[in-house]
Amino acid sequence: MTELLTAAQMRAIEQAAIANGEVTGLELMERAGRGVVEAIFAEWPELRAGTFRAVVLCGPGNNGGDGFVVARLLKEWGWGVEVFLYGDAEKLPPDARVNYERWRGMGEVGWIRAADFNRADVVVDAIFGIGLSRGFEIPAALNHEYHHFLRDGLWWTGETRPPYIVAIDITSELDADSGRRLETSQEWGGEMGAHLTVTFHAPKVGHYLDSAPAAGGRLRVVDLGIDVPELDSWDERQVRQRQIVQRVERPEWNIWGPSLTKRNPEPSAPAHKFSHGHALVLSGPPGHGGAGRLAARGALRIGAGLVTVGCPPEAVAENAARLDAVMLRGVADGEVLARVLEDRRINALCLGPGLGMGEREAGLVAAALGLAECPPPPTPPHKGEGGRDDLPTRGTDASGGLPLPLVGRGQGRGARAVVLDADALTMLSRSPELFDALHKTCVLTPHAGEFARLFPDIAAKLEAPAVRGPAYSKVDATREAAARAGCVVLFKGPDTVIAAPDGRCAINSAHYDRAAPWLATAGSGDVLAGFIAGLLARGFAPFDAACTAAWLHVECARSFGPGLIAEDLPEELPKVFRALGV
Ligand SMILES: NC(=O)C1=CN([C@@H]2O[C@H](COP(=O)(O)OP(=O)(O)OC[C@H]3O[C@@H](n4cnc5c(N)ncnc54)[C@H](O)[C@@H]3O)[C@@H](O)[C@H]2O)[C@@H](O)CC1
Ligand SMILES: [K+]
Repeated sequence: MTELLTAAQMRAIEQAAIANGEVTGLELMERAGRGVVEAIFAEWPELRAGTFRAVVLCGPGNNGGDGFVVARLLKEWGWGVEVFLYGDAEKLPPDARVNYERWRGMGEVGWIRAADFNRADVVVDAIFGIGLSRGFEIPAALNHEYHHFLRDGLWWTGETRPPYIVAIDITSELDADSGRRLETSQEWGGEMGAHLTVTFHAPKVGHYLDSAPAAGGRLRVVDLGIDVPELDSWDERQVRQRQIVQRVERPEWNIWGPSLTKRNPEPSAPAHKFSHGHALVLSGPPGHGGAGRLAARGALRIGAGLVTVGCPPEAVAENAARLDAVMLRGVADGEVLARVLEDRRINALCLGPGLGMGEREAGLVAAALGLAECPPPPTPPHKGEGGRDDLPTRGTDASGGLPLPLVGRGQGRGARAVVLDADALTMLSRSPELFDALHKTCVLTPHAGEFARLFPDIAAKLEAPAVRGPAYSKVDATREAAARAGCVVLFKGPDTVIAAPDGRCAINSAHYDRAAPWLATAGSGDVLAGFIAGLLARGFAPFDAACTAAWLHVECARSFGPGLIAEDLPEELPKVFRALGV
């Protein structure tokens, strides 16, 4: 995983490096400007040779300072360069002022409203970086053509091709922590953006959230050569884990944690299907079983040893006709589920996809969360049992027919791992009793609408206009939701955020080189819920299961490509696993 930084964290790293004498602010600015020029040439190698024209828009702070460095270096490279300033040269901070003066030795600085992009090959946006604290009125010069350059040159009135736009650190309108545009009262709502964003040391959290990925084009990170000291103690590392936001990446397996490879957990004993867990997916009435079957298929493909669909007895025939490797049993209501769960080998549940929201389903959620009591075994066989299932009705659990222990927030023996998605989330939002029963081995997987139903006050904060930076972000919202729910929350989207109640947080991005817009297809969320349940069954901790499943979900979509439908996602997993060397 890569650590993403907030603006404050980046500033602290920079200031520590300056304070300990490792580097000066001026040298950092020089490295930053040089890095931007190298990134431009790496992105468009044809610009390396020949004479081109750049327009550099500098702002009132150190982002503007970087812009002056870029202007000087491009001019030294032989380019024609014009520089325009937004702000007052007299008020530039010291390092930016030095670079302003250096540039003034080579060329003019115009007023930003006079900027003219005609015949420009590259426009450099160095107006604001991580220091943007409130919205700014986009100068009229940027008003008309600028944002259309980004739309394939639409409305471009210049004589040659429209210029490439390069944002230094981040597109100037955007808040670096939330990726949101900071609003102004300006009536014309132009949208700045870039073909290439060049940031420093590490990506910022905001690069992966909200408007930033679509606005920023491609993202390159320039190494400033700053050494960040390793944390010595385990405690310090734990604290840091809770403060930073990570970007989910290709999973790295270690010998201690569970692996995607089906390893024998006890080297001396033979492995069998129960070694890899048993996931139970509860599904809905006849005609609504597709979503549950998709989730089940996902859980099985990702490696759960056994997967069972638990459906209403009247849906057994339909499901039996559609399932082979996935097992099936009738689960009429919460009482039946409580008894089924006496079998402690069933270690992960998935509720929500196509479940429905009636009395039966509310009872199932209650039982899954340990709220339902297990009735004495019925004779003759209970009304809800049926289907084909090789599991004993009664588990070997010592509790026998006694009520299952009431499981509070992560307490009690055997609080099962439970994924709650779709209809189950809506039921949680309607029932404080169910919500209060969530515990630390639960995973909630809301999309934006479900999130707003579950956490209306948090969603309202996220939807309120972003006026000041740092603005309230999807990361803030998901962390707050996870702390309130007492469990892992995976807030879906192309910028999926996963947070644990202890503050750990990660973003699984389907942007930049991982963009897979075809993943927005009916049933894809059901498969994700199944992936998580399957990994939970395999013994993954809830946060790791959610991050790994989300990453694999996008990877399956990328591997399959356009034309993908939800059924393809589980079937693509073997190919993805092979590519990973699993
Ligand atoms: N932090 C680092 O490690 C480095 C930072 N560098 C550059 O420095 C940038 C940060 O510089 P600054 O902290 O000076 O911040 P910016 O240059 O982003 O913003 C300048 C200042 O403008 C003011 N401001 C904020 N919003 C405004 C608005 N709407 N209207 C008018 N003024 C507004 C603020 O006082 C802010 O500090 C980075 O984005 C990066 O480009 C690089 O030079 C090298 C290393
Ligand atoms: K910028």
